[in-house]
This record gives sequence, C-alpha cells and structure tokens, in this order.
Amino acid sequence: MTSRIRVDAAAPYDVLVGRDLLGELPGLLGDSTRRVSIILPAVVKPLAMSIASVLADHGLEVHTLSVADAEDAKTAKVAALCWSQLGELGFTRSDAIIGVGGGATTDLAGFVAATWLRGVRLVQIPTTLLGMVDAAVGGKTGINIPEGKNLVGAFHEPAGVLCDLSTLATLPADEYVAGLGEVVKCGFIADPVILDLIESDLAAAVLPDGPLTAELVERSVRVKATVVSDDLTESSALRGGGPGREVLNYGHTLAHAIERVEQFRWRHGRAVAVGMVFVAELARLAGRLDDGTADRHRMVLSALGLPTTYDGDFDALLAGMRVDKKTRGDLLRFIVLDGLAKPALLEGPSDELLRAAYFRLNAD
Ligand SMILES: NC(=O)c1ccc[n+]([C@@H]2O[C@H](COP(=O)([O-])OP(=O)(O)OC[C@H]3O[C@@H](n4cnc5c(N)ncnc54)[C@H](O)[C@@H]3O)[C@@H](O)[C@H]2O)c1
Ligand SMILES: O=C(O)C(=O)C[C@@H](O)[C@H](O)[C@H](O)COP(=O)(O)O
Ligand SMILES: [Zn+2]
Repeated sequence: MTSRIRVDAAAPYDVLVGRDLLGELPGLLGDSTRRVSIILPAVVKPLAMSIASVLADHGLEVHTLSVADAEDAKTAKVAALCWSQLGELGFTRSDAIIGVGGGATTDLAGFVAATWLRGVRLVQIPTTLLGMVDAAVGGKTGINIPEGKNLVGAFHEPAGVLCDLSTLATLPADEYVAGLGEVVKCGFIADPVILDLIESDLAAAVLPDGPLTAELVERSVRVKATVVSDDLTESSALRGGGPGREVLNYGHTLAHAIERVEQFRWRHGRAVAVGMVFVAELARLAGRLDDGTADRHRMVLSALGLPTTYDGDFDALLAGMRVDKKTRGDLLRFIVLDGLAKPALLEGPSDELLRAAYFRLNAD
C-alpha cells in the first residue's frame, strides 16, 4: 500500500511511501518537462537505469550525472561540475533534475536544482532511510564547506518525493541504523509512538525489511511534513513566533560540530544520536527536562547500536557550535525538550553549562 503525505508549504507536494513507485514519476515531472538530469552516486546506478528507462518510454531525453559518494558530493566543486554539465546540455527552465541516492546526494541535487537558472523542477528519490524520513522531504538543500556543515544552501521545494522502501534492500545495516537516529529524533520532538514502537521490538526496528519499517518511515515523514508545512524557511522565531522548523534541528548543534571536527567522515545520523544525548543532558542540567525522558535518550539510542558518547576536544566543538545556523550573533541557541514531545528553545547557555553537559555526555 502506498501512503501519500502532503507537505503544504509554499508549493504543496506529496511524499509517497510504498513500493514500485516509478510509475508516479512522469506525472510529477509534468507535461512541460522535455529533458531530465538524474544526479546519482555509482551505488544506485541500477535504479537510475530503471528510472531512465521509464522516462525514455515517456519520450523524455534523459541524462545521468554521476557524482562522488556520500559527503564527498556535498562540495562546491561537485556542484560546479553539475552546473557545467547542465550548461553544456543547454538545460532550460522547462527541464528537471532528479536526485537519486542518500541524503548527501539529494542535498546536492536539491542545491543544484535551486541554483541552476535560479531554480528548476526537482524530484527526489531517496534510497537511504535517512533520506526518506528527513533529507529528501522538506526542501532544505545544501553543501558543506570546511568551516561547517550545510553552510551554503537554499530552500527549494521538490515537486514530489518517492520513498520506495524496496530500495532499502541493498543498504548496509549500519547506514540503516544511522537513519534511525533521525527517526528517534522525530519520536522525541513530536511523536512518542515512534519510541514506543522501537522499544517494543528492538530486533525488528533495525531491519530494513522488518515489520516496523513502513510505519516508522510514515510517522517520521508526517512529523517533518507538519513542521515544514508551517515554517518552510525556518523563520518562525525570527518573526517573533516559536521555534518552528528549528525543532527539526534537535541534537544537531553538537552533531554538526562533530561532523566538522571529523571532516565530514562521521555518519550524520550517528552524530545526531550523540547530539541528542548531549542536549538532553543540557536540558536536564538547566532544570528543563525530567530524568526519565533524559535517560530514555541514551537507552533507546544505545539499544539501537547508535553512539551516545563522543570523546573530542570540547573547545573545538564549541567553535563548531558557534557557526550553527541557529546562532544569532554571539548567542548560541539550542532546541531542548521541556518534556517528551515538547520542544522549545534554550538561548544563551553559559560555556560552563555547556561544558558540564558535555562532561555528563561522556560520564557514562
Ligand atoms: N536536507 C535536509 O533536510 C537533511 C536532513 C537530514 C540529513 N541531511 C543530510 O543528509 C546526509 C546524510 O544522508 P545519508 O545518511 O542518507 O547519507 P549518504 O547520502 O552519505 O548515504 C549513505 C551511504 O549509503 C549509500 N547508499 C545510498 N543508497 C543506497 C542503497 N539503496 N543501497 C546501498 N547503498 C546506498 C551511499 O552511496 C552512501 O555511501 C547528510 O549530509 C545530512 O546533512 C539533510
Ligand atoms: O529539515 C530541517 O530543518 C532539519 O533541521 C533536519 C535536519 O535533520 C537536517 O540534518 C538538516 O539538514 C539540518 O539543517 P541545518 O540547517 O542545520 O543545516
Ligand atoms: Zn539531520
């Protein structure tokens, strides 16, 4: 069965979760599209060939643009190579880009689509758990620079997202588990049933073809779709409202600093797991979060095989956290929980409090 989840932001679109979804693709590209460029890493080439064949059967001219694997694709150099190829092909505003791969590839493809001719049509086909539940879904695109994670990017909504669960069959087990980091995030910030499901059957939770996969993906996509529908451009707090889309950044302030220190060689979902334990300790120390919910972070994440400690130089991490996008001037801002599924902002914690939370992270 296919689930259709609407993202009701500036240009509404659907996220489809199911199997055998390629038949939906021509409809998403629309009648005006003549040429398509599929951006992909080598590992998903067989899927890209199937996509190309479906599109060729519909009379479209199809090009493939192979890029480096994983974070190596999220660079200005790779983006520039993509722009050059689109230029050579004479890609116009009636042409479209399809991102096929994990979150790194869909972030790059989205960024190329956002910037080419100031924006062309984009369809995302994520092939990792993390891409399905998060990266491909909300119109946030970007690349890394040595100074930090995703520091260059744009908001650019896709015309649609196809989450074909059968593509997970070839995903390495540790990549699937890394994606569960973002699933657990959705559980803590908005949908605790996700946590209940995982805790009810940990062995099933780590299986890409297990009985929980479809429901975990759907619930996580719904969390993201709801948040993005209300605050696509993450500007709610700037406009005097609540944290809005910033809640999806739960655990990411430290996570992105770890990724920077590790020169983007740490899996994003694993860094987010550490970052959530850190921010749970921070909220506990700040008197905002109860012990039961704080402790639950470490329990559920470690039970899934995700890391819950990180042994790195705190000052280097603090420097990384200062370039987080939630920072305003010198003011560091964190998404914390005031309780289960009660995300809120913690602004301007002292360096001492941050250091104490970091100590607690590694005290276990
Ligand atoms: N834009 C957003 O809102 C958003 C949200 C969350 C994460 N992200 C970004 O997503 C990235 C992480 O995504 P990821 O965890 O998917 O990593 P990834 O894209 O690096 O993919 C992980 C690995 O799995 C391989 N792979 C992909 N699909 C496969 C398949 N079906 N079978 C076998 N191998 C496959 C990839 O080639 C890669 O080596 C980070 O850069 C992160 O910043 C973005
Ligand atoms: O969609 C969002 O908004 C998120 O924050 C989701 C995060 O999981 C994701 O990693 C995102 O790329 C982080 O965004 P950034 O703006 O902090 O780079
Ligand atoms: Zn993330």
